[in-house]
Amino acid sequence: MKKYAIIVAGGIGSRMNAEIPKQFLPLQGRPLLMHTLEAFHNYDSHVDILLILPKDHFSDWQQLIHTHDFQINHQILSGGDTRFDSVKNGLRAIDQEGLVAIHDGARPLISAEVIHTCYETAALRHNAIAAVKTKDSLRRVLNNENHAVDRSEYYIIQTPQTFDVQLIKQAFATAEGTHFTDDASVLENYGAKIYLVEGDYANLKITTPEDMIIAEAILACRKK
Ligand SMILES: Nc1ccn([C@@H]2O[C@H](COP(=O)(O)OP(=O)(O)OP(=O)(O)O)[C@@H](O)[C@H]2O)c(=O)n1
Ligand SMILES: C[C@](O)(CO)[C@H](O)COP(=O)(O)O
Repeated sequence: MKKYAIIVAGGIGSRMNAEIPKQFLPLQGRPLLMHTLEAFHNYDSHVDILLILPKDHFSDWQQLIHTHDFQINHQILSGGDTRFDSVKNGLRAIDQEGLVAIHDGARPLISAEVIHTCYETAALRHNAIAAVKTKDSLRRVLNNENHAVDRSEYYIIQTPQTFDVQLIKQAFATAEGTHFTDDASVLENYGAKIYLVEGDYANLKITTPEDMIIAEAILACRKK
C-alpha cells in the first residue's frame, strides 16, 4: 500500500522563544527538522514526504538544504494559521489511496519501530495513534479544588498519527473545532473509533528550551 508522511512544521515555535522557528534550530549540528525527515526516509525510502512550512520561511529552508547538502526528496507545502489548517493543506495534496502518517516536525527523535507500528496497525484498523502511559501522578483541578485521578485511565498522545488516506480526508472536511488538539480528535469527531499503539518516551515534542537539552542528550547516547 502507498505510504505518505505529512510532516507539519508550519508553526513559529512561540514557546521556544528563539530567534528562528524551533524546527530550524540545530540538533547535533543540523536543523532538527532534518532529523525528522531522515527518520521517515530511513524507515522506508519509498515513503512520499510532504513537508509543511510557514510560507515566509521557504527560502530559509532552501538555504539550509544547500548548506547541509540535504538529499532527501520531499514536497514543500505552505502551512496555515493553525496546525489543523497545516494538516488540511497536506491532505489536499494527496490524491491517491494509501496510508498517511501525520507527524510533528518538532518530534525529531521518532524511531523506525514506532513509525512501523503505526503504518502496520493503520493498515488493519484504518488509524493508529502513538501514545505512552503517564509516568507522573495526575490530579484534576476544578472549581478551586483538586482530586487524584486513576492515571491508568490516561495516556499521553504523540505523533505519528497514521490513517487511511480517504478516511482522514473525509474527517478533515469540517470546520476547525477548539477541541481539535491533534488529528485523532478530528477523526473521533467524525465518528471513528481510535486505536492507540505503543509510542516512545524518547519521542518528545520540542516545545520549550529544556527539550533541546534532553534531545541532544538522547542523540548523544544513541551515537555511543
Ligand atoms: N500553524 C501551525 C502550527 C503548528 N504546526 C506544527 O505542528 C507541530 C506541533 O505544534 P507545536 O509544537 O505547538 O508548534 P508551534 O505551533 O510552532 O509552537 P508554539 O505553540 O510554541 O508556537 C509543530 O511541528 C508545528 O510546526 C503547523 O504545522 N502549523
Ligand atoms: C499533536 C500533538 O503533538 C499530540 O501530542 C499535540 O497535541 C500538539 O499540541 P500543541 O499544542 O500544538 O503543542
